[in-house]
Amino acid sequence: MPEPVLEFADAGLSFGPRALWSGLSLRVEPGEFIAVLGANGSGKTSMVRTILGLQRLRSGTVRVSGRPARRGADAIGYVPQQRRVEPLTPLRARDMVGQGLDGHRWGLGRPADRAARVAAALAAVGASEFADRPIGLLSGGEQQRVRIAQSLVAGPRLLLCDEPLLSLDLRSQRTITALVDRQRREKGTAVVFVTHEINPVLPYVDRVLYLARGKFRVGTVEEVFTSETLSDLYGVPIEVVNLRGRILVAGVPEAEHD
Ligand SMILES: Nc1ncnc2c1ncn2[C@@H]1O[C@H](COP(=O)(O)OP(=O)(O)OP(=O)(O)O)[C@@H](O)[C@H]1O
Repeated sequence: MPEPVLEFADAGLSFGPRALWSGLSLRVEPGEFIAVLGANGSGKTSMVRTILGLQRLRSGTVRVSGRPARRGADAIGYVPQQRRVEPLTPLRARDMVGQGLDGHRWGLGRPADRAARVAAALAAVGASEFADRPIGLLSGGEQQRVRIAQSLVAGPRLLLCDEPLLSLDLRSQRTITALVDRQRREKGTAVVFVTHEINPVLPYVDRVLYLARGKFRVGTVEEVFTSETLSDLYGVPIEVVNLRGRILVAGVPEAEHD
């Protein structure tokens, strides 16, 4: 078996007396696409922060490419959860992608190499056309393509995306998910993709990690998205219906404290 790109072993996270989740063991292989779902407050972003070395686990371990998670790891590309960039932000799309090389061994390379890598990353996400426009003047979907280019420019083994589809229209959602899928197929990058909605990623997902009420389930979409499994996780009756290839879920509490 190849070395896992990401590995949680009996991991737990709490804030004060409140346990977000515990007993999490998960191996993510090269090229695997994992979707992370759960209600607001279930600990999805906090999990991403443990992988980035920004948040300590309460118990167990998390390793990236065989090493304990730490800040600034070269192996990780990260698309943070964020809103649109302010219209007056003077940064060009190209500069924003270049920031993805700062702090990496490529960041100190020859300027010509650096420019070539940035141009290649912009081309890979179809953003060359607006590379020299100020980032704040781009549409939400265009900005998100640029963020993906920034996260991929240093050639990570693991791509962490925290709600990258928020406030994007259906067409842009499809573009972004297809780009991420291509990256893992062509480059073997493992993908951990936090999302509120399973449907936009359904064609690509290998496994789902579903967090709720301090518990979790890991499995294929077919294993996790059943009325029985989700009702058990949430402790209330939940109805899951598969309607012409779309998954509809009724009865999920909006947030952990509901
Ligand atoms: N540093 C911290 N100290 C104390 N509590 C925290 C800290 N970070 C997060 N929390 C709490 O942990 C819980 C989980 O937060 P987190 O942002 O991980 O949830 P989430 O699943 O990503 O939610 P959302 O879907 O709303 O983004 C929340 O109740 C949050 O207030």
